[in-house]
Amino acid sequence: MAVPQDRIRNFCIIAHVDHGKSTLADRLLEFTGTVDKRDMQAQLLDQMDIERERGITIKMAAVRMAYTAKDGLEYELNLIDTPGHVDFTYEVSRSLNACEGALLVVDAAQGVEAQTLANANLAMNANLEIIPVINKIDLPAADPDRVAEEIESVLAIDATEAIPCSAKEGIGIEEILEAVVQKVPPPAGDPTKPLRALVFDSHYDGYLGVVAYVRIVDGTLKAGDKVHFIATGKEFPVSEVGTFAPRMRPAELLRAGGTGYFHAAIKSVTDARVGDTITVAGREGKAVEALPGYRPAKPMVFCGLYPHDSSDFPNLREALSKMQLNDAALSFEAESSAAMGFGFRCGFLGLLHMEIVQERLEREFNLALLATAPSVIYHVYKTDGTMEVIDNPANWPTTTTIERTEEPYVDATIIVPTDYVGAVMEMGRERRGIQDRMEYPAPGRVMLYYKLPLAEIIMDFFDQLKSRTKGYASFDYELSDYSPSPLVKVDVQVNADPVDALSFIVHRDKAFPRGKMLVEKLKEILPRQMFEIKLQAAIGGKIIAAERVSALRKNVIAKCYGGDISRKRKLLEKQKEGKKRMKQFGNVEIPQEAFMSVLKLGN
Ligand SMILES: Nc1nc2c(ncn2[C@@H]2O[C@H](COP(=O)(O)OP(=O)(O)OP(=O)(O)O)[C@@H](O)[C@H]2O)c(=O)[nH]1
Repeated sequence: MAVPQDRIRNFCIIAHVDHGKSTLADRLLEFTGTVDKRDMQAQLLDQMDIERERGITIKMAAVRMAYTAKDGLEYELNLIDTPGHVDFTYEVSRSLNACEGALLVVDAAQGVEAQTLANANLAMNANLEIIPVINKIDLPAADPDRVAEEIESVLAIDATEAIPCSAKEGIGIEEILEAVVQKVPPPAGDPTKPLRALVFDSHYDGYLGVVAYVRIVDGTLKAGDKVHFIATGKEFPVSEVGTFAPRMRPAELLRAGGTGYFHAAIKSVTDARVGDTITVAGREGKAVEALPGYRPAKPMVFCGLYPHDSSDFPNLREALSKMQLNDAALSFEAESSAAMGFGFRCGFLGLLHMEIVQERLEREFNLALLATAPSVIYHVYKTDGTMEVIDNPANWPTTTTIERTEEPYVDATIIVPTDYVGAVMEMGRERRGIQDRMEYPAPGRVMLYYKLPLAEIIMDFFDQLKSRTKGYASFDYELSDYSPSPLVKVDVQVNADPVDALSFIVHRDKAFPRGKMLVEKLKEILPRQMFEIKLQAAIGGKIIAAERVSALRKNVIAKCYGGDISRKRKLLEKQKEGKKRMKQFGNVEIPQEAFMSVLKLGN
């Protein structure tokens, strides 16, 4: 089905969550006959179960469609799916770089939301031809004219030719395909040059190893070629190349301008990094320059994961290793905690990534896990002139050696109806945000720009924002930089023993309220024991908050009706001794809720 290069179109769909990206992709596949309507499993592009359940797109996929346009010619349309969540911004930008155009899908009832803006900006930075699509026009609340105005005023994108569409009812699908053919430029690139291709995604297959998704910029790629990964320096002989149609279909050759996959018995996705450039091994390839913008995925949020049952430790290691085969952004290393035994310190791209990994470990690998409160990466400048990078409260240096501390900040955008501006601003203050500016992009709507500490966002920010704005706020952020911040580590002690897994790092002004709330919460949650439990929060040696869980008093004298008083006293003495011993060796069981309460405390 090889068509000339000028009849190839590489494009993607970008949208805010739930605006209908997957539904539209399904319709395009159906319309072009790429999949049979009967065979169509709902939303084929979202291949993972959890993705489907949560209705979010995490992994990208690429599908080739053959489309005969109204000009009578056959075109090759490559649809590249992009993940929709802020944790995966880097992956979004990689997949955009594999395209020349983007369908910008906006819900006709909801209008432009925070991720519409973020994704449109990424697409503009990648110099893509943007085709606005106003979806869900079948909804009674649809207001396509207002949404078109918003696209123009908020995104500065010409929306006079925005395509009205209902992905659900199949309206506007052909118009969209025609617009892709007419407006998206064909790929540039020279098939006669040495191979240069962008790895824009990959997945791990138990039999084939890593399947790398590539956009060929120059040259060609076929089975038997030896490829060289420029960033990692690794080389592999290619076993097979092909396209997704929508499942993997082997092909003889991938050519400049096209997209597809190859596999080459690569054992881990860390060897075939998203964003890396491949070329041919040997002298010819050495002269090829890497495509710009590569960086390895860097975990931003960390937490300790511990098996509930300590004998599951090796199983957890195996499960994490297996997941890492498919997820280059996941990091882990063994650690031990006095309170929780052996486990792993794990690093994630963001909160959603963390939740997904935990959920999959529990569901797919049948592991019961305890997770410690998430932490970001702090910079600690010490009095001896050195700087330490800390992602675990356990490694926080002693107070006297610290000169100053810094924490990561993000640039956040919040779009909200005017009625809720007060609620958002209040939250911004509580979360130590610095308001940058405020814009009124359309009647009744406000855009607020904030600088916020990342640590405040991983603490339940989005849920809070949603509940305080009755679900109307949309939110997006990107990492900006590190700023000075007076941070302290708060230790939590149960009967004077520090419970390392409950320690947290926090802004000095919030140490007291959070310490207090935490011990209060612990008091509520901890089951009473035969002995008294003392709960304390402390900075360094200084106690900042304390609570007591009183002992369950076993009524030892109940049986001694009227007996002599000395016997009663003896029994009471014995009970006291018992209590002491319990205290000394006492092992208080702390339920998972207690750990989660640290996270959920809010502010
Ligand atoms: N009424 C109506 N509903 C639609 C239309 N298109 C999509 N939907 C619904 O909107 C919801 C979200 O659609 P999806 O296609 O899953 O949205 P998405 O943008 O892919 O969401 P993510 O995968 O989370 O990014 C689903 O319940 C769809 O059935 C449409 O044209 N009209």
